[in-house]
This record gives sequence, structure tokens and C-alpha cells, in this order.
Amino acid sequence: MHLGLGAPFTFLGDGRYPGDGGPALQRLWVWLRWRAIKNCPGRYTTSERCVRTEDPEALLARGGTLLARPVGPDLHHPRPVNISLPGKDPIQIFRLPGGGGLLTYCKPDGTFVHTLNTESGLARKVDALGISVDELLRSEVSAGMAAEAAAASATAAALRACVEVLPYLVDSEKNASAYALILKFRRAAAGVPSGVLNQEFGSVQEHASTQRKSRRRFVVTSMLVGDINASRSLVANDTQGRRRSAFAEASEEAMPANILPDEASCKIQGAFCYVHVVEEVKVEVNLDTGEQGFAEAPEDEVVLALGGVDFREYAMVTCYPGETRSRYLRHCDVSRGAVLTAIYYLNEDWNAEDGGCLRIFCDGKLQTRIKEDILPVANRLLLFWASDEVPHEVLATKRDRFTITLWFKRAAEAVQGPNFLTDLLLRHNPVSPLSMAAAVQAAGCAEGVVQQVQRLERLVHNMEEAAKVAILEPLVATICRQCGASAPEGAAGTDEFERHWFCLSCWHSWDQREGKK
Ligand SMILES: O=C(O)CCC(=O)C(=O)O
Ligand SMILES: [Fe+2]
Repeated sequence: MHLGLGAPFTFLGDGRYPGDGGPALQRLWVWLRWRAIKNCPGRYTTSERCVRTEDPEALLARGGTLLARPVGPDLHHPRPVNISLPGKDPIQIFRLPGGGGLLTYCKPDGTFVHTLNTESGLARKVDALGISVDELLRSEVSAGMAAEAAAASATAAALRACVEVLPYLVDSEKNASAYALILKFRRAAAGVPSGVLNQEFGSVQEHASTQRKSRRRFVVTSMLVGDINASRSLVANDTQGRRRSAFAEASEEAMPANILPDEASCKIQGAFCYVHVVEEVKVEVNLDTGEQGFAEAPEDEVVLALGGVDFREYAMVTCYPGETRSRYLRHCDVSRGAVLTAIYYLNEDWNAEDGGCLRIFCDGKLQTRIKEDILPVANRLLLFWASDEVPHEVLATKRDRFTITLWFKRAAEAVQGPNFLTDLLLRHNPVSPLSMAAAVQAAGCAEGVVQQVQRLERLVHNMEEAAKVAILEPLVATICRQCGASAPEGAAGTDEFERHWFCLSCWHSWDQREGKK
């Protein structure tokens, strides 16, 4: 039997992660019934009783996913990696030919809980377990045929690259991005001799370790795009030749901080920056201005509009697969309560024939006049207001199309809504150099609320997404929206404060004030 390593990436699963694994994973998928594990994209578990008593190797053999143990050398036979963590059930991982894997918890009563993992799901799990990806990859098949060896090394390189990037992302970024990262790296890896890949990824890793804490986000983009240089800020000339900075105050320190996080506060080489903002100008990024522009940055409407934008949502790496001619119909980015959309494109050698333009329409609900078609070429940063003034759509793409998107929002927007505490801790980041507490303070929250945010931040620090949700949800349900007290005895508000929780003492002080009137 041949496992078809020459045709990897054929996993279809439930259609949410096409290509995020190989034929062996697909075979497992159709053989047993799997259900998604909550908050763990690309990971599934099965409740089929018949496999509970079957160890992973027996299960894989019975499912036709594993060949009989080889007699001679050099047959495709994955070996398991065993992991024992103190206080946890032992884990056994089989990485499957072509990508993805079976991860099994071995219970003390002799039963097994099997999980099916797409390649990106596996990458996230490896990252969360803190195990060495090399160890896992050593279990990768060593294939005899050249084409198969190349495919196997492409999947291995992609997995390694993804696992190296993940520690620099926060949980929600990991969840949103791992799949796109795997696809991106795999494409980069296919056909590239592994020596070259190692060089590329190696240098990033070196860079990453020196920058670890302070500039994590920079690491990610620099890794993906390669030619983005650290510098100060984005300074631009508008069509009248006036120098303008799209980003905030004219102080060197505040400048990169206030609107874009570290990675984008850079000199963007060869990029165009379309700022569909106050005036409809197309501004070209001046490549050589460096810092000189700052002092002249005008106190104009752009600066005003971006003032108080203290939060951004997590960075989202997106892939629009070419295979399915993916597109995104006309819409405005209003649902997130953001002020500014920033999209960074990652596609080398993109041509008009590849489709996938971002089409921006002229302002107006029924307006069909096209303002601009923007090719998603590598290293292009696109900024536009996330308002109903900028209707746009992504035209059908013929190639896989990769982007990183950030939404920037004002503090007041970020702390709205009954679930704002969970939202803050799971989906939002303060714009550097603000700490979360400082940003929440700037949003006008009471000191008690700021302290709760700090406490909860510490509590869930370094936890996996699912654990964070499980811990935060019951805790925040009874925190007073007004003063931040933990108040199981309180009561929810009404009308526009429906589902907002308030402590008895806050209710009491409002009652008193009402009484005095
Ligand atoms: O990828 C793009 O060019 C735009 C995507 C978009 O409009 C969105 O995510 O809201
Ligand atoms: Fe959009």
C-alpha cells in the first residue's frame, strides 16, 4: 500500500481547513466520527466507544493509516513521540505522512482519548505543550523517492516555521492565524531546497530571540514578508507634495506607538499607502525620509481621528484560497467598532491576472462607481477608515492570497458591552507602548475596574485560549461594571444596560441620588 506522499495536502475534513493535512489524516477523518474541540481550531475528538480501548498504533493500523511495521529500513512508518508532563496524563503523538497527526491522551485506567489534529492544530498544540518540534519531526517518515522526500520536507519545514512563530503571538492570534501560517510556509517551502529555507527561517529565529519580549509583533511580520525594515514611522507625501504622517503626534516616541504597533512603525519599502481618509488622496510612501518628517507632521484631521485609538484587535493572518476562487462580497468594516482598518499584503509576484484585487467603491450605499482597485502585492500596506464611507470587496482570487489585518479602535469602543472584560482579555491589545491597564484607564474606567483587568490579566497569563475562556466567563459575570467590585450579590441592569452587572452598593448610591432629586 502506498500512502501517496507525493500528493500531500489533500485533507478536506469538514471543509474548514482544506489542505491542512495529508491523505493519511483524511483517511482517519472519514473512518471515524469526529467533533470539533471548542476553541481549538483544527482539533477534533471522537466519542466512538470502540476506539477507547485501542492504543494509537492499533487504531492507526486498523484504520489503514499506518503500514505494518517495516521489516527492512526505509518504509513509510511514522513513529510516535511520547510526552509526559508532571501531573498530566501521558500523551502520544503520531505525526502522519503528508501532515497532521493523531494526539492521544493515555488515561490511567488504560483507556485512550484520541484527538485528530490538522497540521495547524498540531502546530498550536506543540507550541502549547512546549515540546520540541524537532523531536516530532524526527518521527517523520524518511522516504526513498525524491518527490516524496521533497513533499515531506516541505511539510516539515512549514510545521517548524509555524511552531517558531506561534510563541510570539497571543492566543487569539494563534487561533486566528495558525492555519494561514501553515499554508503560507508550505507554499514557501515547496520546491525550495531545505538549506535555503533554514537560512531564511534561521535568521528570523535569531532575530526573534534577541527581540523576544519587547517587539514580538515585529518579528512576525518581518518573518512573513522578509523585506520590512525596522525604522521609525510611516511618513508620506500627499498628491500636493506635502509631507504627512498618517500616524499620530509629532513626537518620536509617541509616533509609532499611537497608531500602529511595532511591526508597522517602519519604513515600508516600495509600498504604496492609500489613505482613504479625510481627503481622497493617494499618498506614496516616501522611502527615504526616515525621521525628518515627524516635526512637520500636521495637526490635521487624520491626527485627530486617530487620537484616542488605544486598542487594536488581534492581528489576523488570512488566506483566501485560490482553489475555490475565494472572495469577500461588498461590505464596510463597521461591525467591529473600529476606526481604522490596516491591511498588510504578503503576495509576491502578484499580477492583475491573478485576480484578488481589493475594490474600493465611492462613498454611498447604492454607489457602484469604483474608486480604486488595489492589487494585494507583497509589502503593500493599505489603510482606510473602518466606516460606512468606505464600501469595499475582495474580488475572486485565482491564487492563494495572504494578508495580515489589524483593526484599530478607540478606547471607548473597546470597553463597551456587557462582556467587555472577556473581550479585552481575549481579543484586544493595547497599542504599544500602553499597557492594558493604562489603556483601560484612558478609556475612563474606574480604578476598581482597572485593577480587575490587571488581576485577570495575571490570572490567565500564558494560558491556552480554551482555559482562559473557561476561567474568565464565570469570574467576570459578577464583576460590577461601574466600580469593578467582585459582587455575586449584585443585579443586572435594564434597557441599554441589560446583561451589565452592577454591585448592590452602586445600585444603592443610584437609588439615593434618585431619591434626592
Ligand atoms: O483582504 C482584503 O483586501 C480586505 C479584507 C476585508 O475587507 C476584511 O477582512 O474586512
Ligand atoms: Fe473589509
